[in-house]
Amino acid sequence: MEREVQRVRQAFRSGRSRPLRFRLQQLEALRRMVQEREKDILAAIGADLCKSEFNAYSQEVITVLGEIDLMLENLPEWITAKPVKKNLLTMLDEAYIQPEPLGVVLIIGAWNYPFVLTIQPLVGAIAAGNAVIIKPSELSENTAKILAKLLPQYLDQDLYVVVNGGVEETTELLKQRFDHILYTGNTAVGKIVMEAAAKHLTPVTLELGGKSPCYIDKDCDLDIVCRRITWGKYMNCGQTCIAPDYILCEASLQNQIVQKIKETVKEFYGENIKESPDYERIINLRHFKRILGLLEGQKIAFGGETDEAMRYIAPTILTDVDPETKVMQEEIFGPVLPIVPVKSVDEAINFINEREKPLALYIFSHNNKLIKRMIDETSSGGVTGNDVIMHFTLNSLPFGGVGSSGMGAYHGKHSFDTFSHQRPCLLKSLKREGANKLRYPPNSQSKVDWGKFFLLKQFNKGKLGLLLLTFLGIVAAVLVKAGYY
Ligand SMILES: NC(=O)C1=CN([C@@H]2O[C@H](COP(=O)(O)OP(=O)(O)OC[C@H]3O[C@@H](n4cnc5c(N)ncnc54)[C@H](O)[C@@H]3O)[C@@H](O)[C@H]2O)C=CC1
Ligand SMILES: CCCCCCCCCC(=O)O
Repeated sequence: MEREVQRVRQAFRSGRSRPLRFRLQQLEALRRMVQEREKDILAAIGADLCKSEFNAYSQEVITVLGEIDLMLENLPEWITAKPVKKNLLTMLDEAYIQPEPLGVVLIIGAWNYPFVLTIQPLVGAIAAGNAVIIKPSELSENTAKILAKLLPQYLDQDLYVVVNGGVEETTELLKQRFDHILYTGNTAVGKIVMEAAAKHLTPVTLELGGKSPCYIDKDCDLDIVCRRITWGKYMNCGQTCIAPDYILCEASLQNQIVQKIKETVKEFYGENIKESPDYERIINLRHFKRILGLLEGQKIAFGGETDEAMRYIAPTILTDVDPETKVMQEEIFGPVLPIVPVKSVDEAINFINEREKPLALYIFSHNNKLIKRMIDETSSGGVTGNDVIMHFTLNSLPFGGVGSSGMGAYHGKHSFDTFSHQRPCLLKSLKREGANKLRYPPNSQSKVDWGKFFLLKQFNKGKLGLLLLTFLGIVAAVLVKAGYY
């Protein structure tokens, strides 16, 4: 592993990942890979999660293609140095921020959307000029294999390297020194990643999970609310990190919600859900059994059917759920939707605030003020009002968690920033040494007064002050230029 990382670092040191032209070429090659090998990619995702081609394309491939297009369009502008405001001491100098690549980035992907969660960060890392080691999840083994096969056929083979394997390989990888690690997965492993990164002072972006609450206000149009929730909860068989994990609403709404979700499930997946090409399966037996364990002792208001041989769990709703039970203690990551009754919006806000900060928060209400109030009085990685999941799809919004749901963010320009160092540059002239007397010893009251004037803008009060400051600035600049001071 050490040699592998060394090889990638050598390639980074060659400098070839840095020029704009090279980055654009690699991104175009990646786009070509997705387009030319679309069938293979969709088949791999399908084999891992029993997902239809349509779903694999719309849930994963579209996002990747959109991200590449966004980079290709904006990269020339993003990589240029951005001049910054100057003060009186630096007014004749050049001051700007120059984004620079971090170096060798490690991307550790998760299995639930095995293509997009691995390739979308890769797009950002390439755009920012880095070399990358990609570690797909071993649980989605078909996608892991196809990535290891295809990426070297399209991308620079020394700069962008896929390492496949399980916990042992990831543990070995994490011993190596990286310049940034982006990890997607569960919170427990997130802590392992951060601990390993700390040994090298490597910065991390942790895309973790959590229990994302979904509050439904009374007087909502429940037909629409339940349609949107059904889509986001049962998509990918509930194995979505930003799926609504549970519902908070007044007890009186429960039966209607169950009824309407039941109708929508029938509309979406037909009478025989098992036969629906749009309904996926649980990734493996361990997760299947874990989810079944969450149902113990619960009141199943809808669903609950399972088939171990197929790792099938039907869309399920639990009502009157006690917050102290297991299903409310851990992220569900499956097609089980508990409803926890609350008496008021205040109680819902308290409920959310008493728990770990979630990755997403969903609020359904006609009342925009209530939505804004909930946003103000809670915290979560992201929010969608009157819908679910959709904030993920808007790449102008940073995607990431807060608190135990993660740290840092990516998507679009935010990915570029995550994988770049914003390097502050101040370019001075070797002339005008007179002005520097101000900061050289011996110090004096008059130097301090001039320092206050130059740096604290003490005269910058109101229009008159501004005028005076401008005037004095011009005088100072002339004096400096003439070498009088
Ligand atoms: N915030 C986000 O964007 C997302 C978060 N998630 C979260 O991920 C979780 C599900 O994924 P997991 O089952 O964790 O995926 P996983 O089991 O595929 O693990 C993720 C990665 O961690 C590595 N890994 C696993 N155990 C390790 C260990 N002991 N030491 C070092 N590396 C290890 C794996 O090789 C894999 O590449 C959920 O909590 C979900 O909410 C999932 C998708 C997106
Ligand atoms: C148009 C819908 C696209 C939905 C894609 C959702 C991917 C979420 C990945 C995750 O965070 O687990």
